[in-house]
Amino acid sequence: MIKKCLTIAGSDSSGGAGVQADLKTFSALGTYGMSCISALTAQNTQGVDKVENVSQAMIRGQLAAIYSDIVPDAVKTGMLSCRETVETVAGFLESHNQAPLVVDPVMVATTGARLLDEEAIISYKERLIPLATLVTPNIPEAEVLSGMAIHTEEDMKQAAEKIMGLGPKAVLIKGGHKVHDATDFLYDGETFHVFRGEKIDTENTHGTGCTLSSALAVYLAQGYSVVRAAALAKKYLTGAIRKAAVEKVGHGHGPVSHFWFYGNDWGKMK
Ligand SMILES: Nc1ncnc2c1ncn2[C@@H]1O[C@H](COP(=O)(O)OP(=O)(O)O)[C@@H](O)[C@H]1O
Ligand SMILES: Cc1ncc(COP(=O)(O)OP(=O)(O)O)c(N)n1
Repeated sequence: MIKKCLTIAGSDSSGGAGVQADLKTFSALGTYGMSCISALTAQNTQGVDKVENVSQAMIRGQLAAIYSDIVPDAVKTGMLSCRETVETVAGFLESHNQAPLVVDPVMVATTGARLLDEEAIISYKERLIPLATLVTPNIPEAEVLSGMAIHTEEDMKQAAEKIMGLGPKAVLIKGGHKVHDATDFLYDGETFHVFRGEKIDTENTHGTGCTLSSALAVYLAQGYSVVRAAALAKKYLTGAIRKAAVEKVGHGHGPVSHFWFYGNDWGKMK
């Protein structure tokens, strides 16, 4: 039976990040995608112009409508925008969700715009991250969550240990903000798993974090372990960045391209 994945995230009007990137990833990887939209953004590849939060009643309404009919096999959260929304989503998932949960603690867009209020961080730490199967901060987000500066791979590991203290089952610190490579570190409380990645020379990286966390949700829905899901999701994302490097959309940070995967031999990805 087809696997069903849910994204709880913000809308990106230009289609490169947020709910739009998540649904493209779910489809490209052969799952049925559903969405609960937490905020609207007016943005493009050059920046974010406006953000409008969706009401808490509407967020609860979307989640209730989904769960009363279609039970997700995996869930991911992306931009949640404000403290109330983090609390609403955590409260709903606590009582309704039994599927693997990927928490991408989106705080700031590549273009520099804030996508999360400062006061929401405490709710992430106390309410949402403890529910996560996997939390996927980039380096600046890992610095906020761990309370330490990250300069080296050793720092990434130490920060992962501190974030594990918040209660998730595993932490993946993404290395896309490093200058020389794009190596990610996964810590499951026992072992550090290193996913080495070459840094592809392109400015077209809009939606990398969203795409990675959605691909992780897909592979967890399909029953892979967190470690295997991380390896497969990175492979999918790397293909999407490579394709974006030669297929620019927009005038700024172009979106990653999901088309690279269509027509690929599914079996070869595993
Ligand atoms: N230029 C790049 N080349 C290859 N991989 C990249 C590049 N930029 C980001 N990545 C990868 O994309 C994923 C998202 O990383 P990152 O950019 O750190 O997160 P975010 O999009 O949340 O800021 C990670 O797996 C990272 O290693
Ligand atoms: C609506 C919305 N959600 C998330 C982001 C950030 O996307 P992400 O993939 O984490 O990173 P960049 O695209 O900023 O590299 C967004 N811009 N909009």
